Amino acid sequence: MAIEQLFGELPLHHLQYGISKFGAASIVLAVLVTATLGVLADYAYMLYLRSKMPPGPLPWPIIGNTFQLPDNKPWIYFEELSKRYNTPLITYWIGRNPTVWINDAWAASELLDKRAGIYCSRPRMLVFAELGAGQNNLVNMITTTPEQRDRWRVQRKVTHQGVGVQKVRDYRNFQNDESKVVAYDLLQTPEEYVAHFERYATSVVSIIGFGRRVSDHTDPIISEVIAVMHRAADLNVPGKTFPMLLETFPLLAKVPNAPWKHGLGKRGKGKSHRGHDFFYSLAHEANENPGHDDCYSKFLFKEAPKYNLKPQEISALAGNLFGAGSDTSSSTLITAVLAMRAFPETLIPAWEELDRVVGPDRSPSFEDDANLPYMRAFVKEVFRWRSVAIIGGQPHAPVQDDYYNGYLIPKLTWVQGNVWAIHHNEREFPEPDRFNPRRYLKDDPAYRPFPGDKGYMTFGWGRRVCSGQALAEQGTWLTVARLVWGFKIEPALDESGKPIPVDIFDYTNGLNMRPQPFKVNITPRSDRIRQAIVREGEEALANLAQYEGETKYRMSTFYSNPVD
Ligand code: HEM
Repeated sequence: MAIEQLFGELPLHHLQYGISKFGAASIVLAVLVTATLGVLADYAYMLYLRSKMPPGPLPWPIIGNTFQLPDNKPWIYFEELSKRYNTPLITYWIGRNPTVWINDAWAASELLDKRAGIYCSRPRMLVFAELGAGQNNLVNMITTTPEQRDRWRVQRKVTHQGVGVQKVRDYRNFQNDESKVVAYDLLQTPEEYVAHFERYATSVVSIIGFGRRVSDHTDPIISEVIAVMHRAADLNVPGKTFPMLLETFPLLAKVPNAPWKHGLGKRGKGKSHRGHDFFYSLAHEANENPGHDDCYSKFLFKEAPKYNLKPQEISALAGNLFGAGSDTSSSTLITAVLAMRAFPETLIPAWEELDRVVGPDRSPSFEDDANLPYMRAFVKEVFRWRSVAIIGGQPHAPVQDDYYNGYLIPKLTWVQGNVWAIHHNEREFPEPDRFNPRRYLKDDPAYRPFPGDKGYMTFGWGRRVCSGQALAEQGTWLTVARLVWGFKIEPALDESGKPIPVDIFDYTNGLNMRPQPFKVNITPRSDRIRQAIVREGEEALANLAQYEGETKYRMSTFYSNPVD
């Protein structure tokens, strides 16, 4: 920060005066000596901090460990480091910035859940937050001062009023209907299962937020929002290429119109973030539309005076439904299909249970949950096996210096929960890459203790735990249970009739990960089941007709302008 200020505030006329008085060579020498001393002092401080913090590889001056990062999936590398140093917490330097990676469930629970009051902030995130939606978005909010904390509480409260545990019960009917439409669509175009899941997830949050369903998977809101979310998801994975390299060299972010800033949301001083304009327009449009008085956009505009909500906050609160809720939920469903294809033996007990409790003439509903313990375990295992938010979303940061096992974690350090490592620990999850729902059944030999009552850390921790968790768990249970009940998931065949293999490690590289495209054969389990899916699908479409509608806004209109 000090260096940035120095460069930002160095007036040119001082330099000209210096050159005329002392000569250019002396000035260059003085600058070099000062810079070297500055770097040495800074490095000495880095090494001093390092001696107090959890172990990790030796950082270089200025660049830290940035260039030791692997090109892909750094969470696997951090898991290896944690094993190498035999410690749950490791320190890894991104430039001059130490980041603490938690690789163990018990340490994560101790710090992020039990000490939630300390680890409730986000750190300074240059690329994702400062060059993105900034402090108007709950996801990014730093909470070190009482004022910041009050504002964050307001946003959290307003979010809970939209998607909190109590509220999402009201959404069960249309969520269930949209899930029935997924099964119906799968009968017709099973090869487009990814598109059906994306439509479903986007439609559910669109009804909640804007009172408008997304009926067609070619609706640009799906492709556009999900593409932007994939791009955003790349912006929080530590990296040694731009734009993430800006976290190592924050000074470069000050260069106006620099090519390395292209594609980021922020549009220069005094201008708004492009996502802001889009989501605000959508929310405003929904507020003006007649009907659906209970949609979240109308709630936001109504409550705006009470909570003093700025337009940017309304935009972020409405936009988070799409941003946080569409890609994550659909990616989880794609993972479920991969698990079902790769581990078909896990479907047999599920079918036995579903046939006994539900039968072929209707699909499972929420009321069946208590009678389907294996199905519940199955969905938990989907959340654990390949958790979509593989590094636990955005980093947490302590609001004061803290200690763990004698190691210092300085105030506002990036603290990232490595969900990959946590869910991959043999101690809690024997044979972790095996999809095995039985590990969630208490009397099974594969069952192991795990902190908390859920058995997974897929939705984060403490005061920053995912605001949409109840909605996501409810929808995932419904849709996965319906998929398992209704369909056989079998290998797709190539032209010569041979089964096409799938790779359970072939995932994307973002903060939110999903399987790379794979082929699979999805067919109804029986004709009676097929008939039930058709009947329920048509009923669901009739129920959902009330949410049909158009928006005049396209995200591409807001994002096609060059970054300025
Ligand atoms: C399978 C689906 C989802 C997964 C796996 C997921 C996961 C996460 C994770 C790991 C975090 C960070 C938690 C932390 O920092 O400790 C998070 C934050 C958040 N999620 Fe989700 N999420 C999902 C769906 C949703 C949905 C449907 C919504 C809203 C409709 C939502 C809204 C949010 C918000 C607003 C935050 C920021 C909370 C804060 O910083 O205070 N998420 N989510």
